[in-house]
Amino acid sequence: MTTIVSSAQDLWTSWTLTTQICVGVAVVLFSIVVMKSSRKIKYKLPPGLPQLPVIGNMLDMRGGEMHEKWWQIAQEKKWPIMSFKFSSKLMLIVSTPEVTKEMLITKGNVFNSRDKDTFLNLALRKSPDGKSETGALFTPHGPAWKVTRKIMVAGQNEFKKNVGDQYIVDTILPQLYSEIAGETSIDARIRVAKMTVIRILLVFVFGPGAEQYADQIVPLNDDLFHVVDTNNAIEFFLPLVGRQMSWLYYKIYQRGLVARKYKLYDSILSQRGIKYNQAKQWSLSDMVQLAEKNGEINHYQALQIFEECFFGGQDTAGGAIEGILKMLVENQEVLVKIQKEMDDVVGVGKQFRHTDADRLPYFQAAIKEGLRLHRAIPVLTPHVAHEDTTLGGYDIPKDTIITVNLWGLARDPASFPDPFEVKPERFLGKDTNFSGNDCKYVVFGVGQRICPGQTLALFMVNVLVGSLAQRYHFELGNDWKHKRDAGTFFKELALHLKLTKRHGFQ
Ligand code: HEM
Repeated sequence: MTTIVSSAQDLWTSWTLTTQICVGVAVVLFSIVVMKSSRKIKYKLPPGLPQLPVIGNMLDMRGGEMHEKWWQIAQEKKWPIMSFKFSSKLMLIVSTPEVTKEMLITKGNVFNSRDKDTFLNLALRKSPDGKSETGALFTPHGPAWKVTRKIMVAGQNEFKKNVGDQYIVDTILPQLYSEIAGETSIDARIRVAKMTVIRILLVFVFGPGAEQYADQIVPLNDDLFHVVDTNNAIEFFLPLVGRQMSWLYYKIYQRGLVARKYKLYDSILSQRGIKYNQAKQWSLSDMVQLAEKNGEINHYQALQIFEECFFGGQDTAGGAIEGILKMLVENQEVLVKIQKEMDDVVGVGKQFRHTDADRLPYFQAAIKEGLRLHRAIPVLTPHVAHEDTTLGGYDIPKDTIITVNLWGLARDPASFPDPFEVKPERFLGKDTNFSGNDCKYVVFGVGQRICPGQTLALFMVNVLVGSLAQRYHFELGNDWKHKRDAGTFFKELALHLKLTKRHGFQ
């Protein structure tokens, strides 16, 4: 009996102990759930389409370019800002000028940072030894970002003043003309958008004569864009293996491509030598080396400034130039009007110079229309807020990734009536500038992160489009077909053109 009672007591004691443990665990779990859900309801996030487990909104992207789908959804639902989930990754997309202005100007001090975690951001902002921040493009807000931007921006005005126009007209353009002289149909992407743009960037970065390295830079850049494209896809579509793959790519990128590019930049520098204060031989590398000597930046930062000029400048400016040439060949009346204006103002057979653009209002309007329709970057490089904030009446948690649909803003009928039609006249007599303070016409971004390459980019677009339009009559090349192609920047098949020299040009 005693045994039975004591076993019963044991049983009771052990049962209560088990119950106590279970109840304890349940209370802890319940508190976690309550804490989590209270954390969730704390934020009133922007609206979005229903999300499926694991894949989020990925099915909503079927059947079109991502920025086109986003624009369609924003228009249908009338959402100035919306949530979108790539698998587990939340992204907010802004689609009106008003909210863009709030984000980039009114709250520009808050939304001025970048996501730290993506492959691209890791690979492009860290020194190969992983110890310091290097560039501007993907670098979060901080001293490294500030100093890099400052040097890049200052460099461009110096370039235009000291080397730009003269050397491009005397050396770079004749090189292009002689290369295409014997060709019946030219590949505008290779000849103009890549090779000529990189030659100009090389002259900007390392000075006159450096254009000879274009053959080496272009394939390295192409490899880099390929790595970036693949990795973006992996990160968005396979989030579970994304981080490991990113790490792998990071190693390949850092050990392979970056090492080769940095080695090339060092070798160009050593061949060129340092020529301070020699206006004719001016190059960005002089400013960069001076900053390094003064201790403002380290050597990795110096190399990364060069890298970002080629990475940030090649396919953006090249894509815009190729797009505008395509607009001209498909809208011959615009091309003819540009040519007439140039003949009248610059003179038949007299080389157009970028300073002439001030006297060519129709040409300027056509360039603006071209950049409206053919920007190479359809959405703003993603920003993050570095503290909890609000936007458009919604809560934005710290570090949430947020972008602006620039492609959509450029096709907003409220800002641009008949947005899909090519009408340079819409810009005539209007003071539409590229800083876009009303955030309706945004090509280079707005506010603190605005593209530091804007001056150089507009210089290249004006000089290359203006010189080709003045000199040649364009037709579509025989082997060019409208067809989609993969790629971060160039989504269409490379443009092929048949160029016939106009009367009066050698
Ligand atoms: C037509 C040509 C170009 C277009 C349309 C363009 C557009 C843009 C845009 C939209 C941004 C993002 C702004 C933001 O995040 O708020 C940007 C950033 C940037 N661009 Fe450009 N860009 C062009 C050419 C260039 C060139 C030629 C260079 C270098 C020489 C360059 C270097 C950069 C850099 C370093 C950033 C990052 C700035 C930062 O995060 O602070 N870009 N660009």
